[in-house]
Amino acid sequence: MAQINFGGVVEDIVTREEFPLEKAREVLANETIAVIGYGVQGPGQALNMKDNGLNVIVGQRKGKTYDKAVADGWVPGETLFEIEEALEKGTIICYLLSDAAQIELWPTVKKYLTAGKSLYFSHGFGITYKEKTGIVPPADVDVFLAAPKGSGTSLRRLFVEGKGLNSSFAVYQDATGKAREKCIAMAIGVGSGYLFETDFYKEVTSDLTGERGTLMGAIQGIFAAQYEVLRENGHSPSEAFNETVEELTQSLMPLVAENGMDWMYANCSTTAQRGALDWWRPFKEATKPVFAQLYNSVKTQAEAERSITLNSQPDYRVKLEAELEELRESEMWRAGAAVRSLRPERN
Ligand SMILES: NC(=O)C1=CN([C@@H]2O[C@H](COP(=O)(O)OP(=O)(O)OC[C@H]3O[C@@H](n4cnc5c(N)ncnc54)[C@H](O)[C@@H]3O)[C@@H](O)[C@H]2O)C=CC1
Ligand SMILES: CC(=O)[C@](C)(O)C(=O)O
Ligand SMILES: [Mg+2]
Ligand SMILES: [Mg+2]
Repeated sequence: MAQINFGGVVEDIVTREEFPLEKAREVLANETIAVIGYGVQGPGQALNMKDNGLNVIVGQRKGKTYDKAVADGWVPGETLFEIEEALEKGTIICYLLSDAAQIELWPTVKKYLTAGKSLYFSHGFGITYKEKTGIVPPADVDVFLAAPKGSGTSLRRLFVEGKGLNSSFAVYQDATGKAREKCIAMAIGVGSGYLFETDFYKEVTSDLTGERGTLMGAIQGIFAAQYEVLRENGHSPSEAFNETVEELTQSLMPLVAENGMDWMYANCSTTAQRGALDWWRPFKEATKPVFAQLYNSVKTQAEAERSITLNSQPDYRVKLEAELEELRESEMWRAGAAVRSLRPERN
């Protein structure tokens, strides 16, 4: 482990230097890694592990995503199977169904978790909320997680570009004495950059907060609020969208990603810097109570309850799609579609 100072707090982290891919290959040499589910994380992790020289098979029920797996190069009967067949063949079971579907399939998965096998997650959800999910692994299997901090789509894209998303890792149950080593090897194998350690509770709590907060929920909320104020004051959709979203994603966020907030500020006008330095605190004060409310809703398991209840309904996909469509069809995002189509590189 490398000791890295994160803003004054020293943490142990694992880099690819200390745990190179060759070591991951050694640790996993005798394992058959069965990726169960081929939604968003499934393809990213399975393809990265395959390209990293690991022994990977995919288990997916027949349908559209099964066809996608075939199109991605998985071979039926050789590296692509029905879920139960993959569960039987796999020694490390990567449980990458949606969190709600994991509850439904658990009795089936459990049957195949014989002594010495490993159960791998990319989220602390199923285990942390075991009273709600019923996911209680047998005592003689290793249970661990590696959670890439980003979409499976980005995990694959960055890997192909020779880059990597960071991931957290955690061991919940070490039956063989090798769980930690296997966990880190898997986290490296799926194409992670550096790794930081956590536990299942902290992973799910921070993850649910982040995605409901700045990563997804809050960002849409703050975009919508500014866009509406601009429109209510007579600005055109293209002007409102450009000043709210397009400039952020195309120009300013890449600068933040590259070198931090002060660097982005420093590359804007002194007029902009003056205003931003004055206004960030009022925005923080206004939103902090909402973040506190959100964290509490995660902590009391209200978020988990809601997610399980709604995502377990038979028509949840249809309802989700309707809500996504509502976003897509809002004036702001329709304006966005027009703005994107005008990017010079799209011509
Ligand atoms: N989406 C992402 O990029 C991220 C997901 N995660 C975690 O990774 C895990 C997998 O999530 P996603 O890839 O988003 O899953 P997903 O929602 O894309 O679904 C994965 C697969 O589950 C299958 N499935 C759904 N219901 C089923 C059922 N009843 N029986 C059999 N198969 C069924 C679907 O065919 C699909 O292939 C979750 O624990 C999630 O929290 C973690 C980090 C990011
Ligand atoms: C992409 C990711 O890490 C999320 C937002 O937590 C998720 O998809 O659950
Ligand atoms: Mg998440
Ligand atoms: Mg996440």
